[in-house]
Amino acid sequence: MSERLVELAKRRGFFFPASGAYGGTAGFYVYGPQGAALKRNLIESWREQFLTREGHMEIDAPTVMPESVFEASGHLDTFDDMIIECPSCGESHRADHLVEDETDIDDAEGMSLSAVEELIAERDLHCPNCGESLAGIEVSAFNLMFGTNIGPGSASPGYLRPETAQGIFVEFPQLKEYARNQLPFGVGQIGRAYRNEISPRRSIVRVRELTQAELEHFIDPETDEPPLAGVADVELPLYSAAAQAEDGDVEMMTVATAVETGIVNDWIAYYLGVAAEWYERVGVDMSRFRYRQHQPEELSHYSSDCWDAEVEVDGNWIELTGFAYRGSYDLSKHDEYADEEFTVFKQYDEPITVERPTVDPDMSVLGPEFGSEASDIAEELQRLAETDPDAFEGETVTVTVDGDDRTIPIDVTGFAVEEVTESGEHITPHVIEPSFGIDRLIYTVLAHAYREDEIDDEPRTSLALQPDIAPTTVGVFPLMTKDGMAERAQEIVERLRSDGFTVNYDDSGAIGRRYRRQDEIGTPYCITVDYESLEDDTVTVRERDSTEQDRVAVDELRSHLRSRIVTS
Ligand SMILES: Nc1ncnc2c1ncn2[C@@H]1O[C@H](COP(=O)(O)OP(=O)(O)OP(=O)(O)O)[C@@H](O)[C@H]1O
Repeated sequence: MSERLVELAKRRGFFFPASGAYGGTAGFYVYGPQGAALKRNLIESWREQFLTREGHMEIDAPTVMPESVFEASGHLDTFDDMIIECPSCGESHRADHLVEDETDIDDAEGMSLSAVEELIAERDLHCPNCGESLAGIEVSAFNLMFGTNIGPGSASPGYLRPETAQGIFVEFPQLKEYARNQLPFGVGQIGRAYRNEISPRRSIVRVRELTQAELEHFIDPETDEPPLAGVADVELPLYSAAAQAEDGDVEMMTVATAVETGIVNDWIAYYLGVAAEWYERVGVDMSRFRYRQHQPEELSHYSSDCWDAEVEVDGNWIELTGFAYRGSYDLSKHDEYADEEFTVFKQYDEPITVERPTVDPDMSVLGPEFGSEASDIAEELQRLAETDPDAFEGETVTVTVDGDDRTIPIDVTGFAVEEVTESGEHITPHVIEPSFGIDRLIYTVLAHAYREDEIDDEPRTSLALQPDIAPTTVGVFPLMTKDGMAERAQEIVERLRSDGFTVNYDDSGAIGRRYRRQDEIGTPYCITVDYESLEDDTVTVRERDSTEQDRVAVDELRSHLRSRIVTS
């Protein structure tokens, strides 16, 4: 089906490879008029569901960021895929995908480079392009970020962001001000991200320039709880890590049960519930949908729970969204690398009195053996006294100055205990991240809506898209262009457009052909103006999937269509 879908997508203006006039560049696609409208509708629906209804903020940050950001985030060191290059034809392949495609191993991504290299040799896997054996060929790490220089020269390296999330984390010190320093709060961002994929494939499923919609929900893990009541009864198709390990099946479970049994983190479960309802509403076939938990070896070291929304298309499971509990990892890293504070001040209900070690700022107490370092050591000791008072409980205390550990006997530090009143503490929020890929969602919605059937003994192809997601909502046709029918149809077009409908006017070819054209772009309703319309001001309204026709007064078209199109 996917070839026919890709052919239809190109012919009808959903999507097609970019820069075709210059031979094309793999991994870059253009959304044509229908695709751009479909994408806009899906994004709008996401924004409404995950930001507006949840009361979260939205930002729009740059797509180019300096190297320091990606040093802190870890992308520079670890945002790698495994690459193997064919010595004969020179084609590069993603080594883990090669193993997954050619063996019964489902997840090679979590394996080490050497393990994948060994497997390729052991199973004598061949180049999918030219057939040459890849046994003994090195598998190495390839960083997926697109690099650039900011300004002339090479003094300021930068990167195209590989995900929208960093734009949110980096701006946390400012964003927390907008949230008045109160947890929990969420910030979303919808926009382009760039990944120099080794082998882009399956049209818009794996591209090098993609669109993501990401939400970072910042919480206090000790006190904040998700609003589970609203989604408690939502059924989740869960494919747990345990079920995967035992060759088990997907298990249907409500959000409430999933939380009770502890199979899913409660915050993740909340978003799995919200997303399951939303996916169904935008047209994902939920009988071909599951939530797959990451296996322990797949989890990033900082992530305690992670589930992917996956859909089946043409017998393959595709990852649509990642839902991750990221702990305090991202903010802690930026706190460590950047100059600002990535913490939130948490006010206690009542101020508390605590004993705090303090360090005499008079350097002389450190003694002459500490020489010119004395003031740096005293400063570090004071900082430690504020952040980790327990460090002063032994006979010595260790601080790091200029990269060297200095062990100082407590009795020379001028150490004293003071009683202080504290009204709160600085905490690093934890993060729950639902990360949606919009391109894969577009592909899925189209693939799950794709139908081939017969109407009046003629084959027809249609897209059973949800009415409020379809790029065009109404097609308007005059039966013939004569006797005032075209003019009447044009009047109806104008009226519907001013009512906010996306309308396509078509007066060329037989009516049956015009219906087929609209069916192929998923237009849910078509209106025909005929001779009767000129007499009694009624038109036929034909529904796409059933092809049933109603006779409706022109004055009632707006309410007739609205009641059928607005599903949420
Ligand atoms: N190259 C790509 N093309 C299209 N969409 C993508 C691509 N990479 C990621 N996405 C989308 O962004 C979402 C979040 O990104 P994430 O980093 O979790 O993906 P990922 O686990 O790296 O994906 P994969 O394992 O398929 O490469 C994915 O669920 C997917 O929908």
